[in-house]
Amino acid sequence: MSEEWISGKNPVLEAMRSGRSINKIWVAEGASKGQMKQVYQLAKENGIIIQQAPRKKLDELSNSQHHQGVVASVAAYQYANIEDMLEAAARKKEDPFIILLDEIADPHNLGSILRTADAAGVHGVIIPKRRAVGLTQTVAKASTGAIEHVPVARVTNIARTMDELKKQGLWFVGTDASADDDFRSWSADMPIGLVIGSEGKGVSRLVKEKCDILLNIPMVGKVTSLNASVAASLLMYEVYRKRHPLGSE
Ligand SMILES: C[S@@+](CC[C@H](N)C(=O)[O-])C[C@H]1O[C@@H](n2cnc3c(N)ncnc32)[C@H](O)[C@@H]1O
Repeated sequence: MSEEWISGKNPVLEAMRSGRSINKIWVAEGASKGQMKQVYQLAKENGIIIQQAPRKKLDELSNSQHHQGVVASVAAYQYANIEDMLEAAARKKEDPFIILLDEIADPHNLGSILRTADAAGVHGVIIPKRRAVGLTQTVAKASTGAIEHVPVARVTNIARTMDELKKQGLWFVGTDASADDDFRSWSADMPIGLVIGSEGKGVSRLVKEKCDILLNIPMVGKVTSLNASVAASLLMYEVYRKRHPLGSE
């Protein structure tokens, strides 16, 4: 079995009790008695998503039939906390630069964003616990090692996290191909929370409403949006360019 998976009632319960980062738990359809009640209870207390699935799906995930009706996907890498990101920025005497990903689902996009984030000096990346890819081996591979260097925090609610970070002085910059302001007009001389939307829906309405500015990257072709990781990269390097003008260092 891959090290990303834990199966069986006791191992999964122990993983939750020990505070291990769990991406998601799959429970066999109809399994809800005995220890399975504890699985549901602890998952609820820890904000872990449980998905019911046919037993066959659990056999495939765990590569065995000895999962007792429960399989957990555990984070291949440890998650960070947001305070550490802000402290890292303060230590470097830099304005915080944090990326918020509003439900990015494709592991290659997350890996690629981490790769550029490392290169462009981003202090950390925030992702939601639900409806988003976590730190998996595929993400690690796509990040080509950047996963080891860029702190990633997982939060229950992106909009609420933005409210909290606003109190700490962050400005939120949303991105949307149809936004009014061109990214080239942005000074980027502020503590930044850069928000990138999901592959399908873009930045959600509530998150957009919480943004202080909405920027577009101009497009003159026929397609209506850029790939999320490409847009994120262009904006990360716009911040780098503005913060480190040629000849300044
Ligand atoms: C594939 S796009 C989302 C497309 C989605 N159908 C929409 O309506 O927004 C994924 C994310 O990349 C960023 N993005 C893509 N193209 C952009 C552009 N031209 N200007 C600004 N951001 C862009 C935004 O954050 C967007 O939410």
